[in-house]
Amino acid sequence: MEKIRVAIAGPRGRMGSEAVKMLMKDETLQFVCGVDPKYNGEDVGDILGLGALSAPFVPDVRQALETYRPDVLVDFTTPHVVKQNMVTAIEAGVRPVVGTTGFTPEDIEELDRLCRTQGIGAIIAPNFAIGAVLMMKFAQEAAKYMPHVEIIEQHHDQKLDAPSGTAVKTAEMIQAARQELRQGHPEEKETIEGARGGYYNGFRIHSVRLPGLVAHQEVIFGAVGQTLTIRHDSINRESFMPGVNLAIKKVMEHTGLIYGLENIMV
Ligand SMILES: NC(=O)C1=CN([C@@H]2O[C@H](COP(=O)(O)OP(=O)(O)OC[C@H]3O[C@@H](n4cnc5c(N)ncnc54)[C@H](O)[C@@H]3O)[C@@H](O)[C@H]2O)C=CC1
Ligand SMILES: O=C(O)C1=N[C@H](C(=O)O)C[C@H](O)C1
Repeated sequence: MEKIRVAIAGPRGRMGSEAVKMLMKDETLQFVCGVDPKYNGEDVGDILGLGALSAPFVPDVRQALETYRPDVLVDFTTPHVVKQNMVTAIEAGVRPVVGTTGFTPEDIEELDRLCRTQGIGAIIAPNFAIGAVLMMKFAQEAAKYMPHVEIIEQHHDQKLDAPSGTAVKTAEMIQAARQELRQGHPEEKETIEGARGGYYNGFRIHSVRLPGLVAHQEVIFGAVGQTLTIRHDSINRESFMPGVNLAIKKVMEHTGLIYGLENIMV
């Protein structure tokens, strides 16, 4: 069986470097190059201290795709560059598997259209950890019966986007299931701006950023005389790798954009 050829955008980052290690452990996947503005031509493995991998750094996505002909581009970069990386990949016939966050619903629609025009697949998963996906699904179920809800997400203090992609996806899933409701006292007033968090279709999302945290989320439901808390913790970045591995394999069989790991979990 032919190996799936994989390029990684952002291989020196917290997630990208973990993804390189995951590819090294899977004999059905071949890491062909890393896209990064630095270290042009040097071996990714050497720079990451993993030993030579015969996979060089390339400074530009288009150049990487044309030269190393990957089947899949894994992207863990930044919200500023990820959409253009995806467009470049899809137009070149390369299937993106994307963990980078910060997409709008309009972006998702546009990228789905582009995938279908090109006849290839793409996956965007705001969270690749199985437990986080279950947390979102359980929260969606709970929202049918307990529509009063707030989301508190907690991340390391180097995170660029707030709220997290996971919190946005959780909010979208809750919104799809719960009855329409604007929560809280109609006359409530913030005496410190932002105290009540971000407003999303009638409920609130709160973002905590602290050193020492990795990726954590609580979804708290309230009803008369009771609360229900659904919580997930990623305590390291290995937690995301089985999901990334699955997505690389699934994207090869699909046409169109899949948004969320829950759509490919069996
Ligand atoms: N879907 C998921 O399960 C997860 C998603 N993430 C998301 O992944 C993204 C990356 O997170 P981290 O690895 O923690 O960030 P990081 O800051 O450690 O890594 C980002 C890397 O991208 C590189 N980069 C920046 N611009 C680039 C460009 N134009 N081309 C190529 N590389 C470029 C940087 O040099 C850096 O090495 C974030 O959006 C984060 O929210 C993070 C954890 C899990
Ligand atoms: O930046 C991170 O670290 C994470 N980003 C993703 C998000 O925004 O939800 C996934 C996970 O929470 C870690």
